[in-house]
Amino acid sequence: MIETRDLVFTHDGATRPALDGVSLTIPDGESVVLAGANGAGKTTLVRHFNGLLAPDAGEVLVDGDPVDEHPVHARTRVGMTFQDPRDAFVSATVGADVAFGPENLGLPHATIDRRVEVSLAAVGMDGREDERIDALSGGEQARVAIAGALAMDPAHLVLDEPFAGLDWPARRSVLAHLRDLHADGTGLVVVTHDLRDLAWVDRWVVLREGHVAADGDPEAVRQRLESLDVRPPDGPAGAPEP
Ligand SMILES: Nc1ncnc2c1ncn2[C@@H]1O[C@H](COP(=O)(O)OP(=O)(O)OP(=O)(O)O)[C@@H](O)[C@H]1O
Repeated sequence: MIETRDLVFTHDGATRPALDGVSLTIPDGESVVLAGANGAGKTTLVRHFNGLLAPDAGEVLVDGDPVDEHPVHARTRVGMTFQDPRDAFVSATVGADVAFGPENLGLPHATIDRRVEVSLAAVGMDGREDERIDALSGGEQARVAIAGALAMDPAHLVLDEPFAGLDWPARRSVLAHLRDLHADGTGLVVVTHDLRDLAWVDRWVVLREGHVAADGDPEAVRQRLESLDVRPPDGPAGAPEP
C-alpha cells in the first residue's frame, strides 16, 4: 500500500508548493490513473512514492513504513518508469538494462535471468535480450522501460506519461500489457493527460494546483474533468476498449 498524508513539497527556487496537502491511499493491486493539467503536481507526487523526493511536511508510507526510513523497501515495492525512458536506460542492450535493477538487489544469477525473461515476456519483448536499445522504436523502448521496472517484482508499477510519443499501435500494445499486468495483480499508477482507453482502471485521481481535486471511479470523475482542465476522453467511460 502507498499512502501519503498531508504531503507538502516546494521545489528549490519555486514560489509556490507543487504539492500542498496531498493525502492519498493506494491499496495493493489497485489501478489508478493520475491526471491533471500541466504543473498540477503529478510527477512531483509520484516521485515521493519511492523516495526520489522527500516531503517538506507530511508523510509518505509504503506498507506502513515511512519511505525516508526504509528507502530500499520503497524502491523494491514501487517500480517506476519516467516520462522519457531514454533518459533512464543504463545499458546498451535490452537484457542488460532489464537486469540492472535485480543485479543491484544482489539476487542470484539464475533468479536475475528468470526475472529478465518473465518481465520481457510480460511486455511482449521476449527473446530480444541481445538487441541494442538505441535500435528499438519508441514503443519498444517504452516496453523495455516497463520490463525494467517489472524485473524488480514490484507491488506497484508507476508509469509517468507512458504513452508520450507513442503512435496508436504502440499505445494500444502498452495498454494491453498494462491490463494484463493489472489482471495478474500488479498495482498500477499511470500518470497521463490522455484518458482515452483508461476507463478500465479502478480509479481516476485528478490533481489541481497541488491538491487532489477529484478522486473516484472513472464514470463519476469523468463528469468533472472539464472543470479541472483535463480533456474528457470521447465516449462514455464504460465504452468498449480496443
Ligand atoms: N525541478 C523543478 N524546479 C522548480 N520547480 C519545479 C521543478 N519541477 C517541477 N516544478 C514545478 O512544480 C509544479 C508541479 O510540477 P510537476 O512536474 O509535478 O507537474 P505535472 O502535473 O507532472 O506537470 P506536467 O503535466 O507538465 O508534466 C509546477 O509548478 C512546476 O513548475
